[in-house]
Amino acid sequence: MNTNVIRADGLVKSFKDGSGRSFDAVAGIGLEVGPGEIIGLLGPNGAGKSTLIDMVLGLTRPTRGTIEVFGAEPLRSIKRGRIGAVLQTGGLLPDLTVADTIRMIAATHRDPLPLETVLAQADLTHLARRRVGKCSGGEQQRIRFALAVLSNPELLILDEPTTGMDAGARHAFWDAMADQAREGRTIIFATHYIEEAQNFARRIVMVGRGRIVADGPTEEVRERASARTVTAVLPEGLDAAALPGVISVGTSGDRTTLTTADSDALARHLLTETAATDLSISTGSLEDAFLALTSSEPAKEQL
Ligand SMILES: Nc1ncnc2c1ncn2[C@@H]1O[C@H](COP(=O)(O)OP(=O)(O)OP(=O)(O)O)[C@@H](O)[C@H]1O
Repeated sequence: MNTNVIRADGLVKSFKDGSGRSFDAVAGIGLEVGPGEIIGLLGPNGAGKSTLIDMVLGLTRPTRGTIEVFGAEPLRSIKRGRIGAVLQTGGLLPDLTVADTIRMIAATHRDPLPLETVLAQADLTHLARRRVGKCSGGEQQRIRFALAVLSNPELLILDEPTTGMDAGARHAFWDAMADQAREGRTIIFATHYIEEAQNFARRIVMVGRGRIVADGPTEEVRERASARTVTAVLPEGLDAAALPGVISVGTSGDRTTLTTADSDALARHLLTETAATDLSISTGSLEDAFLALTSSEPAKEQL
């Protein structure tokens, strides 16, 4: 029996760029997501996160490859109310009240949750009678979130859900999401805020240029990638980029920072074969890992 919530295989989505040339916004993604997983989808602007999410939601069809959600075509699972989504854009009618907005969309669902439950889950009870147009950006995001949970979905997909929220609102939002997770929902969220992924996701899927560059438990991704940063003072004239296994090179003052797939081998080489000094192997942050993994094309092949 297929117990995957999502199963994507060889997924490709091509678009035409400004000059009419075809390029792959999603360039061959394979992904399996099990029930109850909380996944942070990380990647720089244009990495392909939204395109991937659109395919999971059946909003766009893959150019190649297959995608199933709950063992069926995405649209079938959507129609059954098994998927809820908070997207970056999404029309809200400014003249309706918050409660009327939720009632209106509830009428399109076969078996929606009660209004009070949804208002409470999105922390909107006190705003029920306010017009949507008078709500702040963060409050409007919570309305979108309320609409996403109306059908009591097993899978929640959120594309940069906290955009436009201040720190306090973001905190409250993630508290609400933690409640959702405790109910056993599978949650996938795309974010630019690495801290959010680190705090809330149990698994990180990092996307760079349409491909998955890292995928694993949050701590593992952080450790695996951050252990690869070697910093040293290099002798003049040494071509850092040509050192064995180097993925990317950065400099700060007289120190050179090297990212590599094998920090031990690189450190050994620097100490035995070159006149490098002051060498350190850092235990960096998820942000370091993110930058190292998404900034360099060869990184994909080395993972
Ligand atoms: N309908 C489209 N037609 C042409 N190009 C597109 C289309 N949709 C997306 N793209 C391009 O595909 C690439 C991936 O875009 P996508 O929105 O999936 O990235 P993203 O990782 O979600 O970025 P962001 O973090 O900025 O939202 C970008 O270069 C984007 O310009």
